[in-house]
Amino acid sequence: MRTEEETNITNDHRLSTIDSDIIGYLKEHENKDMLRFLTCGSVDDGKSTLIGRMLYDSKMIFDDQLAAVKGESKKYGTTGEKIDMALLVDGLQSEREQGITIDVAYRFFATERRKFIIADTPGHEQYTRNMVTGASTADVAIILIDARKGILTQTRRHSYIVNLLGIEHVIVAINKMDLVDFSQEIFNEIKASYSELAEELGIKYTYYLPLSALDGDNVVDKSEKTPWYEGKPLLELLDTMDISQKQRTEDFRFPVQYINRPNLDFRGFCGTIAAGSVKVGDEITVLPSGKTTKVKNIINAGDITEANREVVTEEAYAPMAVTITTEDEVDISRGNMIVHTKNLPRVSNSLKVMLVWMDETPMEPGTTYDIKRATSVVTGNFEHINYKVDVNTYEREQIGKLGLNDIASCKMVLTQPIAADAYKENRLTGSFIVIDRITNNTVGAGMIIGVSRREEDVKKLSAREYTDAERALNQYIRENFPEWECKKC
Ligand SMILES: Nc1nc2c(ncn2[C@@H]2O[C@H](COP(=O)(O)OP(=O)(O)OP(=O)(O)O)[C@@H](O)[C@H]2O)c(=O)[nH]1
Repeated sequence: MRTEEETNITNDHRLSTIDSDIIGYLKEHENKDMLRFLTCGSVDDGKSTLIGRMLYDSKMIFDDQLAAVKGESKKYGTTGEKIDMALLVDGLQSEREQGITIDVAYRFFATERRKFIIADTPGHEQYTRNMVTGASTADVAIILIDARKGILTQTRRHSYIVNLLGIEHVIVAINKMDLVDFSQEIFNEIKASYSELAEELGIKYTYYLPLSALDGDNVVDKSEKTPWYEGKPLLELLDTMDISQKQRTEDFRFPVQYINRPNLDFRGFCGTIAAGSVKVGDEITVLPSGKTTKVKNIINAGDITEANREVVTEEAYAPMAVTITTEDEVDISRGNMIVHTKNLPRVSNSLKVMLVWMDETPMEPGTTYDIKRATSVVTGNFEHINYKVDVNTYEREQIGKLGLNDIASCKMVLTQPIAADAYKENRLTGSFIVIDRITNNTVGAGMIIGVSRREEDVKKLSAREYTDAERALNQYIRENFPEWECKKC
């Protein structure tokens, strides 16, 4: 049973539009742009408190959640009489008992202008893989620093991962300013040391903020306690920062997800445009085969039925989901990449990659794995570990195998060539996951840095001669198991 006092508080936090007009509420949010951010910091820097504060102040807390947290603040909370904002965020029971964050918790909130998805990632070194997971889709990272402690080893580690994962905007949130009397001097010292770190790593844009997540200083409103701070409060900064990345329309990338063949007259290639744009009539090349044709039709997303197969568009761009038909009958299968003929990516089976190992069983060079990149799955192995990076000191080490949470530069060799965009050019087509072929678990994640072998070697690989027995087997599979989409050899 809730007390009257609790009900009064919670009613303030009801989203009145959700109650009265759910369709209106959804419409209102539909057209807002989306910003994904990640919070990282060392143990107890205040990540969960900060996120809880943002959710609370943007009224994204439902009344039952708030009532529960109010009760639990007394039981588990660390904030005395105040509501423990961290309990709004730390959803897992075991986490409450241990008092640490053990998984990536995704949260949603919105302002008038934007929708936000927050990835709350754990700070400990043994959870590097969780942080990598949270960072892989984020546009912005908030790195929390406890004002009393300054930059720690963990700050260096988090900054390295954030930068490795291609996050260009880093907000350095110097938290617990209330515990250092909102000292401008301390703020400036931390800012100066972080600037050196940012320069060392090559982080593109940094923003510095003095905060008290617990009391809400500079979270939503500018704090009177930091008159020397000239920047925006956190929420306003997130609301207004420009995260758009210039996309070159000619870098069209269309990983084919599904071949739609409802009858003999129709053959469409479905997928989500990963980058750039495409027009009807454009000359396209299918990779890795290198076959060329032209775009005949672009059909809008949705189920392709007899009735809507005519709903065509002249041009489509990332991240639209479309079906493309071609002028000629070329062999295109799931996992292929359609690109503009005038702007081809490198195609290779031998790639230089950065690999994050996520499994208890170490990665030993030469072991065969399934490599899933966009819509394609190709077998391959890591032939050689070039070096492991110590994420705390940024030093390089020579090692024979990769353990859990290790990050290393490796040479990856695949059994088939793929169109290889560098991760820094395209996060979607430049990244991959590594799957154990027996357990089917995701055991690693990686980023393509570049092609490590010359193109001639690739041609040799694709022009491999097959024996009669191999050809017969290939034909048998194509005739009897069409659902396997086996290619003709
Ligand atoms: N004085 C003060 N205390 C704070 C502030 N922010 C957080 N705290 C307190 O610091 C402690 C840790 O906060 P959390 O939000 O749980 O920290 P976290 O970074 O999520 O920690 P983990 O979940 O262990 O990774 C709690 O007792 C908070 O109440 C702040 O701005 N000022």
